[in-house]
Amino acid sequence: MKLLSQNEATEIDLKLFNDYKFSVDQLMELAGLSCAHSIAKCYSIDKLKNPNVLICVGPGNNGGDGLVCARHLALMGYNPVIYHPKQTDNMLYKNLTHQCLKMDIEFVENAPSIAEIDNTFSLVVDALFGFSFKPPVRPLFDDIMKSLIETNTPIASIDIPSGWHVENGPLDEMAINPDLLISLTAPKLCSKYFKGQFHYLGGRFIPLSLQKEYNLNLPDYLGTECCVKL
Ligand SMILES: NC(=O)C1=CN([C@@H]2O[C@H](COP(=O)(O)OP(=O)(O)OC[C@H]3O[C@@H](n4cnc5c(N)ncnc54)[C@H](O)[C@@H]3O)[C@@H](O)[C@H]2O)[C@@H](O)CC1
Ligand SMILES: [K+]
Repeated sequence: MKLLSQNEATEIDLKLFNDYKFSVDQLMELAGLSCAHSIAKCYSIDKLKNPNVLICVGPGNNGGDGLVCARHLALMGYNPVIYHPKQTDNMLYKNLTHQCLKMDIEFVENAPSIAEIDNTFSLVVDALFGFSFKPPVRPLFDDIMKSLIETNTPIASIDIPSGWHVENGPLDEMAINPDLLISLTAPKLCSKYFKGQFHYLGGRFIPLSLQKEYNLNLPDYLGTECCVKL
């Protein structure tokens, strides 16, 4: 399977929107849904110590995937709690946030400490940064990044382990080490450094012509599944 560079990921993204005329919220819904399904397959709710899942939401579309994922996890019986430090006036994010609030999903204001994460949550969803991330991490995210680096709670990263270089992977030993990576569309180059237990592919929305144009060579999704184990 092809591993995408940062430029290729951006190009495919732009083609989906400009040439194929998909809207952001259409693809985000499918991306976030496939993340929730991947999580449910790896961390079945009856095997967790509790259903509490911390969702760390960043300022871009990776964060949007996290908000959608939270909503679907709630529908599956998990108890998502959202930390979203940089909220904007963008209508898409306002609506995604509103949907979560109307579903009684809790938002926390401060970055949970390592102890808070380990005592309260069974899983952390890392939806901070995706394929547009350019290091180094800005100060607003220092506290949560530090907690994610040091926590013992398993982390499920959406698309890119946050803080990793999209192509070169973890930048030093102070990098997060997710247990599950859900690559969206196609895995990025950094996924070859992933050492966790589970690697899934989600975002089953790439038209065949675009798959061929970029030689994506994607694995077969089984039947109606929206994610596939790699
Ligand atoms: N075409 C696709 O493949 C799709 C991609 N989606 C998601 O969209 C993501 C890409 O979204 P975006 O391009 O909006 O970007 P990201 O979500 O990767 O991040 C960009 C945001 O992070 C900020 N940022 C960048 N570097 C930073 C740093 N060092 N410190 C702090 N903040 C930083 C930027 O200012 C921007 O607000 C993908 O990884 C994936 O999760 C899905 O929503 C739907 C479809
Ligand atoms: K991420």
